[in-house]
Amino acid sequence: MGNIVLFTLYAIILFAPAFIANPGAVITGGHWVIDRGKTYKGKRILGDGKSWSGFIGGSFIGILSGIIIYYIVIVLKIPYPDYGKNIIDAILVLIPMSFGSLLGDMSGSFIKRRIGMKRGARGSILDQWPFVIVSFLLVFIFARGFFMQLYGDLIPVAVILIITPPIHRGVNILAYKFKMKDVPW
Ligand SMILES: CC(C)=CCC/C(C)=C/CC/C(C)=C/CC/C(C)=C/COC[C@@H](COP(=O)(O)O)OC/C=C(\C)CC/C=C(\C)CC/C=C(\C)CCC=C(C)C
Ligand SMILES: Nc1ccn([C@@H]2O[C@H](COP(=O)(O)OP(=O)(O)OP(=O)(O)O)[C@@H](O)[C@H]2O)c(=O)n1
Ligand SMILES: [Mg+2]
Repeated sequence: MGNIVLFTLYAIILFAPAFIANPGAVITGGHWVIDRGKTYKGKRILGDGKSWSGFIGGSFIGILSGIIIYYIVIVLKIPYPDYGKNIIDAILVLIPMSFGSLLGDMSGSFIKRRIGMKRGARGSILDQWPFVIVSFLLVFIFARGFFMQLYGDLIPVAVILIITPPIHRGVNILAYKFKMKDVPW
């Protein structure tokens, strides 16, 4: 029993790069707006909040954090499957996980614009879930073996979906207090 709980916790921690990629985009973002101001049916496609520097920079920060986790697992001799048996395999998992996170963030913005919400408007679940869902989806598609080993029973996926909104809110409130974001969501 204890083992199942530990294993689930471990599977959740290995998903941290998807969480770190998002604030990574806040830090690196703001340059080269992706939709270049273009609109679709009178509304911005993505809006000024989605830039190439944030997309690429955030993804790289996510991948880097995953590489650090990869070596921590080796050093601590944790007896569960790591991202891969070598660093190349690990990076092939971390790429879909991190890029998926920001692709999901972008999908959320795309939906927000379609329903008429302005850049930075409070999207609640549209700010909180798409990055998790698309990240898992890309890992499922491009790193199926890793996905099945750790998330195959979907329990960690469900737990992550449940704990994401309060974590997301907590981190954003902190980022707002430290003046790293203009709004606390
Ligand atoms: C959970 C609480 C209350 C605190 C965590 C402590 C902590 C590490 C706080 C850091 C706070 C801080 C001041 C960060 C600065 C970085 C920054 C600029 C953050 C701005 O937030 C950006 C926000 C963008 O969201 P938006 O696109 O919708 O506007 O990013 C969203 C936030 C997240 C996705 C949560 C990120 C969480 C962390 C990095 C905390 C560490 C998380 C883990 C180790 C993951 C645990 C594993 C899983 C899978 C749950
Ligand atoms: N691909 C990305 C993602 C984020 N950011 C930066 O991170 C900030 C916060 O991200 P987010 O909350 O996702 O964007 P919002 O400005 O709130 O816009 P939206 O309403 O589209 O979510 C953005 O304003 C932007 O400066 C970026 O430059 N590029
Ligand atoms: Mg936002």
